[in-house]
Amino acid sequence: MESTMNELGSNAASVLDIDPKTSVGGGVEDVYGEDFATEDQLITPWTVSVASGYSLLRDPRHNKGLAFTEKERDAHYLSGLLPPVVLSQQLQEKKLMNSIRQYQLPIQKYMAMMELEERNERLFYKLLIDNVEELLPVVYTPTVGEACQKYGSIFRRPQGLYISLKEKGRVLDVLKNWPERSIQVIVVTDGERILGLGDLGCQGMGIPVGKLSLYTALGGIRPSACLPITIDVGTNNEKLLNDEFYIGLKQRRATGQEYSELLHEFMSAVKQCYGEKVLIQFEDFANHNAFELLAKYRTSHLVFNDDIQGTASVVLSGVVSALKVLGGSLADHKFLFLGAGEAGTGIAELIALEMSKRTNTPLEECRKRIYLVDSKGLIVKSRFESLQHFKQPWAHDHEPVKTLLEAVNALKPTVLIGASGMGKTFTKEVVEAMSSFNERPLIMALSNPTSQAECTAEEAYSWSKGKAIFASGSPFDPVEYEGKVFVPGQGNNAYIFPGFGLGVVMSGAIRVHDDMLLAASEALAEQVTDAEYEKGLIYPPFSKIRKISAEIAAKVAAKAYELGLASRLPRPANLVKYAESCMYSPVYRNYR
Ligand SMILES: NC(=O)C1=CN([C@@H]2O[C@H](COP(=O)(O)OP(=O)(O)OC[C@H]3O[C@@H](n4cnc5c(N)ncnc54)[C@H](OP(=O)(O)O)[C@@H]3O)[C@@H](O)[C@H]2O)C=CC1
Ligand SMILES: CC(=O)C(=O)O
Ligand SMILES: [Mg+2]
Repeated sequence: MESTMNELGSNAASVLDIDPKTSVGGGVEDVYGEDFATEDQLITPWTVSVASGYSLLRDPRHNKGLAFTEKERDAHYLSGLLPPVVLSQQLQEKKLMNSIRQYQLPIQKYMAMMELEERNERLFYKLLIDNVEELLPVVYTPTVGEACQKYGSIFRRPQGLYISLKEKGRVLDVLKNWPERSIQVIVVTDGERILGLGDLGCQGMGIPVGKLSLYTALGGIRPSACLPITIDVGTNNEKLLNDEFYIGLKQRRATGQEYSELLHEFMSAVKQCYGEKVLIQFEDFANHNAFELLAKYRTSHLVFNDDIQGTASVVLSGVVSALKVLGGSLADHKFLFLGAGEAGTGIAELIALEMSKRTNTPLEECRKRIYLVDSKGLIVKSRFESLQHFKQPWAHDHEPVKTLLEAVNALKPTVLIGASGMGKTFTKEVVEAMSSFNERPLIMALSNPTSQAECTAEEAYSWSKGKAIFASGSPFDPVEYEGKVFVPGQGNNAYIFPGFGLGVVMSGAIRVHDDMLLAASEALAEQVTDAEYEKGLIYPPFSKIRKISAEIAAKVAAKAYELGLASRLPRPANLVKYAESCMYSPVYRNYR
């Protein structure tokens, strides 16, 4: 067989009409075309070896530190390389949590967690899964924002793949340098809109790394199947350009054709390297690129924009869940947004879509229940011509209104949603106005990190005199107001994307459809219990997230099967059980 291939030469694969990347001759995938390559073609000389001894201790995927048993120490040449004691994983976890809790600064906790991930991957995930409510703010918002701002100074080891303009023309080769071959989820950013912190260039890498650690901890995707990528096209952040420790290209951002050519090369290379079924999550792109990339690739690739679609799904879920407390149906409510970018218009569109489906009313009619304010004021018809395309559907017949407070007073919304990236914009007057004409105003201050939140939980509860139902993008502690404890919910796409991704991966979905986002949203809303509503919550606690993710994955997968988008056949009978069975567990394995 091999000699026949050699005789056929470099065109062997195409002559035989075989895709060298996906063919499974001898049961082995020739992912990088090594078997088919001729002498004049270049390949990457990957080797696979069994780690032992010192290198086993330095391999984060297999290292167990002091938890290696006596038998393993003997069998794997570890004797003498570790002190005599053997600890259980539970005890290691207890010790590490004690030490993390001693750090005063969140960034120190972040660095301790990153060090742990580099040293012992399973222990890192064990900590994160078992202590999710405590550690989520460390590896994710708000601390990840600070980490990105300081990424150059705290950088120790690369954690993902960097693709810069320097690699234009050879992006495929760069992808092939990544050591893992069975990639299922990529989170990619170009660093232009990191949380509400603006352009952090190459230092945005903290975001794909953080999001993917949640894919594993919250959604059960294997760490080896996750690939964080930062595309470095420069930065317009002067501070970074002048920072001697900046890790990225020191040039202003490439735009236009140069930008889209690199992105296109990247999108094509991903498909070539990992096939059709790798989920590409766009994260924290600026809106002028985010909408365009999603529109351009949603029909040819398995893509998902977390800021537009994931956020929409989680907020719709919170609103639907809040209806139990607010009363009325979705269409009975009036929505006002501060911020009309990716998050704002993405959420608005999904709410309108759900309203339209529930009431059998045209989408355009449903949009009329939803108003948005941007940096220039209320989006109204008279501004139509000057509006970016994603704002135009929201240009309603209304007189111009300059400020949020005026818009609140003029429109009397029942729901106020902040996605402006601008902290302190839900002022006392705004919250008081919302509470003056609503028995229970729903107020969501979604901007991240905490410094950018439109208002704090304390402000929402005290200014509304305990009337507000409140959720925020970054976590806030419970608030005691006039003897009652209010527990604020976290309206963050972290509830959705891990389970959503699991559903996509386990069903072998080939495209993302809006109905799959609606399914995820519904699955999340169903998880809130009466006891949680009692506390003022509209989202279930993150401590239940693995169960929630399995439910979301099952509903998303079911929708993919229903729509004919799932390629994993036959369809498992019990999708929740199947989702659970697919989930990565961080418990140590025994080595022979
Ligand atoms: N909780 C969650 O899960 C998520 C939260 N977010 C957060 O939402 C925020 C926005 O993200 P995104 O939508 O992607 O950003 P965009 O840049 O796409 O949109 C920001 C919007 O806010 C408007 N805006 C900015 N400042 C003001 C102001 N002072 N008054 C009124 N409007 C203002 C902008 O107006 P203009 O268009 O005129 O410039 C724009 O419409 C970020 O902080 C991000 O962290 C995002 C995704 C998920
Ligand atoms: C949560 C998130 O995706 C953001 O703030 O951008
Ligand atoms: Mg984001």
